[in-house]
Amino acid sequence: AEVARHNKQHDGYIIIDGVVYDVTNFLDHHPGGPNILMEHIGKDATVKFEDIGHSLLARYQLADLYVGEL
Ligand code: HEM
Repeated sequence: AEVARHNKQHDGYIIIDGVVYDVTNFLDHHPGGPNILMEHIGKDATVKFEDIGHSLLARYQLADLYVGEL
């Protein structure tokens, strides 16, 4: 519920594998574009993130967005 409150473009969290990430400052830097991230903002995006087959680079980038564990 706490994560779900961060569902805005200027304040956006996403959950991947039980970890919370702040994507607010990453939206405009996402190679897949901001819109697809906005579709998952405030929610669990694990399945979609894995479906895309994100690279190791993408996984390293997650560390910079780390907020905490669920
Ligand atoms: C917040 C964590 C995320 C990070 C750090 C991230 C990072 C990246 C990076 C670095 C790429 C370039 C390709 C690669 O290196 O794999 C990429 C591509 C892409 N991402 Fe993400 N991503 C995130 C979340 C998501 C989510 C939740 C979706 C939803 C489906 C998504 C959809 C895509 C798509 C569709 C591409 C492909 C773009 C293309 O090749 O034209 N990403 N992402």
